Amino acid sequence: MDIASLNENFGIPGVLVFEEHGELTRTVITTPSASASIYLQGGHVAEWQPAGTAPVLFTSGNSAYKKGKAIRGGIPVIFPWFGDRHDGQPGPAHGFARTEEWEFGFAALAGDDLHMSLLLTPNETSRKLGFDHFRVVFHLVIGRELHLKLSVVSDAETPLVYEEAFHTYFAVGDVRETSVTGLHNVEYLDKRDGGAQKTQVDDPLVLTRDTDRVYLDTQSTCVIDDKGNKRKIKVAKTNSSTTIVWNPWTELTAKMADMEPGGWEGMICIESANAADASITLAHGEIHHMGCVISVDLD
Ligand SMILES: O=P(O)(O)OC[C@H]1O[C@H](O)[C@H](O)[C@@H](O)[C@@H]1O
Repeated sequence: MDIASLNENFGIPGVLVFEEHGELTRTVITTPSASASIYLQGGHVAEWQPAGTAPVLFTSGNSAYKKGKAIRGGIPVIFPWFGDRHDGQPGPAHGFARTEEWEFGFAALAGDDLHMSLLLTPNETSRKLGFDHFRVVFHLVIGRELHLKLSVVSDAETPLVYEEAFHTYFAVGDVRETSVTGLHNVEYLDKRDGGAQKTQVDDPLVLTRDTDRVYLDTQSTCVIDDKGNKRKIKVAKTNSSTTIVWNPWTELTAKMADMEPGGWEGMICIESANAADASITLAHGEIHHMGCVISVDLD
């Protein structure tokens, strides 16, 4: 659907407008409680800013807004595998959902909150990768809180096995002065140490170097103490057993064309997921929902 038709069908004057940005189509949302921008490619929330606080999501100033290229920052939706594909088949890192075009479902203003949905169904890319019988619905409520729900339905005759994540990049004043609670005593796979399994001892967690950890069997809420912005960001999740913590720090950042040199200082990824030992298996007709609610308390 072109921009004019999207605006005609789903636009809400003064609240929700579709526009082009780079090669991509996005919807820009302004309500009394928040502003946001969401791209149809990837169903990607790039910005969310509740009224009265700084932007909550980090988006790299060097991000490419190109077809087939994931935006660096915001909330990439990861499906149907996390990281490298591990069933021996070829496929892009973190699956195809973050780089495919999603269909706009609906949008409606309820009070000060904007409710909307996006839909991903099989296409040529997914079929080539062996995924032909699924539907993914992404429900969002954009307001003072950000509510995310990813619902996956299987239409496959054989079990649909997948991983999923809200790969959320949080904006922080300085990652070195940021701490995270909610992961104490949780076992994790340390991807910076060949995937060695370890236990989180420090509480709260403060990053001191490049970090890439897959925390296992945890449903806990994480709270990011963003001291630089004098606020606490709460990440509460449902039906999610995995939490990933990631920051590329200096060296890795230097290898990433879509990250500014100092970008790593102002971000931390706390990702709500079902990955590693917690992949989801759906029989024909089954549905699974993963949810996440992000909220901000000013100090
Ligand atoms: O560069 P990307 O494909 O977006 O991935 C960025 C990062 O995502 C996750 O946090 C993974 O655990 C990391 O291993 C990966 O480097």
